[in-house]
Amino acid sequence: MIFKVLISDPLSEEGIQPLREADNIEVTVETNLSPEQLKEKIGQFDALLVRSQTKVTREIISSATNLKIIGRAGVGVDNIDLDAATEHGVIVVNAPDGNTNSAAEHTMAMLMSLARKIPQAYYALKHQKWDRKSHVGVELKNKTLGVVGLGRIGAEVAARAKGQRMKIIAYDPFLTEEKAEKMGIDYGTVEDVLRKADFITVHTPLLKETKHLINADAFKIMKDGVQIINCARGGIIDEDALYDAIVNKKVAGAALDVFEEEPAVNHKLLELPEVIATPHLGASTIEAQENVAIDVSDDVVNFLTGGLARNPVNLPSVPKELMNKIEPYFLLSEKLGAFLTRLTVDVIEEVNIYYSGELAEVEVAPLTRNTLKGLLKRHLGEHVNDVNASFLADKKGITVNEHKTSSTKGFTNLLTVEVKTKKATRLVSGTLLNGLGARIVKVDNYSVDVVPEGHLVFIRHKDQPGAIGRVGSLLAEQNINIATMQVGRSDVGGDAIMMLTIDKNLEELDLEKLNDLADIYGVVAIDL
Ligand SMILES: NC(=O)c1ccc[n+]([C@@H]2O[C@H](COP(=O)([O-])OP(=O)(O)OC[C@H]3O[C@@H](n4cnc5c(N)ncnc54)[C@H](O)[C@@H]3O)[C@@H](O)[C@H]2O)c1
Ligand SMILES: O=C(O)[C@H](O)COP(=O)(O)O
Repeated sequence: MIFKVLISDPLSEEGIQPLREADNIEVTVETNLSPEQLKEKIGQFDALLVRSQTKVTREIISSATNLKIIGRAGVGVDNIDLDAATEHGVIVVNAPDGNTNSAAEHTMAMLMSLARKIPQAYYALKHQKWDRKSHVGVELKNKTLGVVGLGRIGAEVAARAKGQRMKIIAYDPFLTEEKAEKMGIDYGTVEDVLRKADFITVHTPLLKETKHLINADAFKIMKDGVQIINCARGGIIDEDALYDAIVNKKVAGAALDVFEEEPAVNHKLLELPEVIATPHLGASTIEAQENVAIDVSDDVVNFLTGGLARNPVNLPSVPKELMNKIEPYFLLSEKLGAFLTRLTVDVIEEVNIYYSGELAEVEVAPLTRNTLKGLLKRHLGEHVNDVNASFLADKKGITVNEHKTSSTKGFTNLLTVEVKTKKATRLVSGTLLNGLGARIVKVDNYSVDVVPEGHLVFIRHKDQPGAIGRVGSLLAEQNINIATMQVGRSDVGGDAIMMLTIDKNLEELDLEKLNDLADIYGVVAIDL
């Protein structure tokens, strides 16, 4: 059988040699296809290789009747509809490590160019202006670099900036004080980073939680004259807010490699002399392009010829017999993980998963991975899946333990997830009730009976007359209907919880007002 591979973005010719050399693979390179052209062609191909330019939408994937694998020669998979790929049984692989160095070096180049106004000075000189006065820069030495997102690239940038004798302060949901100390950097909340930094560089993926992470409110708390770098993804910084902050002289300069809409030509930010920019060049080096193309080509060859892919971004693969037994628990396990991650404010160090009753009789590794997927997705994004969840947990320094117990507390099956951080241990249990579906039956020490879906509001409060009524009245004032309500308490007058499901979207809920009510200790809104 001959497998047909389409390469629709420019990839390194040296890098795609594994594909060219494979006997049963036929390679077609056609870049700059319009979405319509790609949609028309894709049906003939078994594999598609892209960079960030080709948008692999649901529509394209739906037309790809033979497609088995999509290879992303790079890190970000936000140009690929992962849900659609998974739904259509198409595995997506990426090349997470191959361009780390190039992206980090590009960030440093942007940082130094920004500090010394090199692009502006170059532009003036090219236009016959010997202008030294307008291009006075600042030194990096002893300045503070704020790093938001200390993953592969963020960590490399931090290490290099230390070489420039900068002080580093970083925030990442997986960064602990100990890790920061080992790296010789300071650890802080996002607010700490924004308040203290002279230069701020972002290195997170673009997720629901990181979209416009740097917005008008964030600019307000920064130092006057702060400078901003984005070599990660357009959209992490709110471009309108950045424009205003530069015009109002709050921000002295910005270096942008990425934009919310690309290609970004005629962009208003590019009209400002304080902004320097490159057209998404972070990974554009000969070395990185060769690395990432080799990595995805190898994975595509392996996968098409019956082997395993090394860098899958989505791939559910469980033997059918086991699948039949554990499939009903898949959704429950992910939702328990997703629920618990919202209750956990500091860095997760340990996860214990207890399988009881009929669950103690089967191989539970896929459920563990699924639980971890629910736990990690909030911070690591949609590319966390059953295949890479354990690996990612391990990489983030989280110890994961599976326990099988006979204690079912009266249920035929019970799945309990416990998360430990330096400061707290949180726990949630769930079960599948015959004919009734999934239920959350315990949160910390409180017994509850909640369907794990929809818009949930978890409230910790003092067991006092009136506490529940005040919550009800406030929601009524906001025209929010309570669909279900569960309460639980440790002892009379002690700590208690309320778990509500509401009929409106959680965005419509005024969390601050709820938090401010008398006897309320904390409110968490959770979409399941
Ligand atoms: N400009 C380019 O050409 C180029 C090249 C390579 C990568 N990238 C982009 O750079 C970014 C980082 O890539 P990477 O390889 O380092 O990824 P990574 O997954 O190794 O690191 C991302 C880090 O962001 C952290 N994070 C998630 N949510 C956060 C939040 N709300 N606040 C702070 N940190 C958060 C994660 O915990 C993780 O450690 C990605 O967006 C990637 O697509 C751009
Ligand atoms: O996520 C990535 O790997 C980078 O943004 C690189 O994108 P590119 O392959 O289009 O250069």
